[in-house]
Amino acid sequence: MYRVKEAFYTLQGEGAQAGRAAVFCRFSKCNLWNGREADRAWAVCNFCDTDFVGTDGQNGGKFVDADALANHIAGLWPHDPAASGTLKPYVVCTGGEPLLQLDEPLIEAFHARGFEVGVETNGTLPAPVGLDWLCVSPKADAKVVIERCNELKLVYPQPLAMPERFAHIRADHYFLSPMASPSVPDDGADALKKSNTRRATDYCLAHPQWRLTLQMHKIVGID
Ligand SMILES: C[S@@+](CC[C@H](N)C(=O)[O-])C[C@H]1O[C@@H](n2cnc3c(N)ncnc32)[C@H](O)[C@@H]1O
Ligand SMILES: Nc1nc2[nH]cc(C(=O)O)c2c(=O)[nH]1
Ligand code: SF4
Ligand SMILES: [Mg+2]
Repeated sequence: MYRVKEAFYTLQGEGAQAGRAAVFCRFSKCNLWNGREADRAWAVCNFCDTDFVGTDGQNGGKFVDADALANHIAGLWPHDPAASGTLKPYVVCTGGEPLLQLDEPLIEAFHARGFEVGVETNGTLPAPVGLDWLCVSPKADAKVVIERCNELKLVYPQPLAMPERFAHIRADHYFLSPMASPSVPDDGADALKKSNTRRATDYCLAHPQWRLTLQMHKIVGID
């Protein structure tokens, strides 16, 4: 059984795939926070901007097996899968923590429907084989067990997770993403994000291995 909070068609807003159309599959539950506001202050990860509790969101639900969930996601891709040219339909598995649920049968079921499969993970759980794009975003002092990924996308600044700690992780791309306030809409009112964007910019200027990425979907206002 797979539990999904919500699923929707949008543009990937972050990292090296930013701007690419994708179906987002947001799995329920996380291993670094239970999702309750009352428990946020004590959580390992305490700045999360996402509601991943339950299965009651847009296109959310419980899916008995990989075929059922893959059919559901494929139905949210609003084009003929064969008519997208060389760029394949794309599903981004996120959450919550997707690696609590995403397994090889589900990756195979996505592939069978013509999808490339991307993942947004906190890096604390091993990744199944077969992924097309792996984004690791470390959190506080949580141990990262993934040593090779397509992109390392670090929310900045985190006192317990500064960039120097992750130099040993091999990645094709290294990004800093300014920490936003968990629940402030991006209409210019997010003072925390504004100051963090300046700090992340300064870090990238001083350490050019790192690139700046912004949460484009919030700027555009698409989800
Ligand atoms: C909600 S998480 C879900 C996936 C996975 N649990 C993780 O943490 O990577 C999706 C992405 O949003 C980022 N994110 C969460 N809260 C954020 C915030 N307040 N500001 C900026 N990025 C944030 C995460 O670092 C991650 O890259
Ligand atoms: N548009 C859009 N892009 C995203 N990239 C990563 C996201 C996430 O929450 O995992 C996200 C998201 O929530 N929306
Ligand atoms: S950002 Fe990721 S790791 Fe942190 S609480 Fe949210 S879903 Fe969990
Ligand atoms: Mg998000």
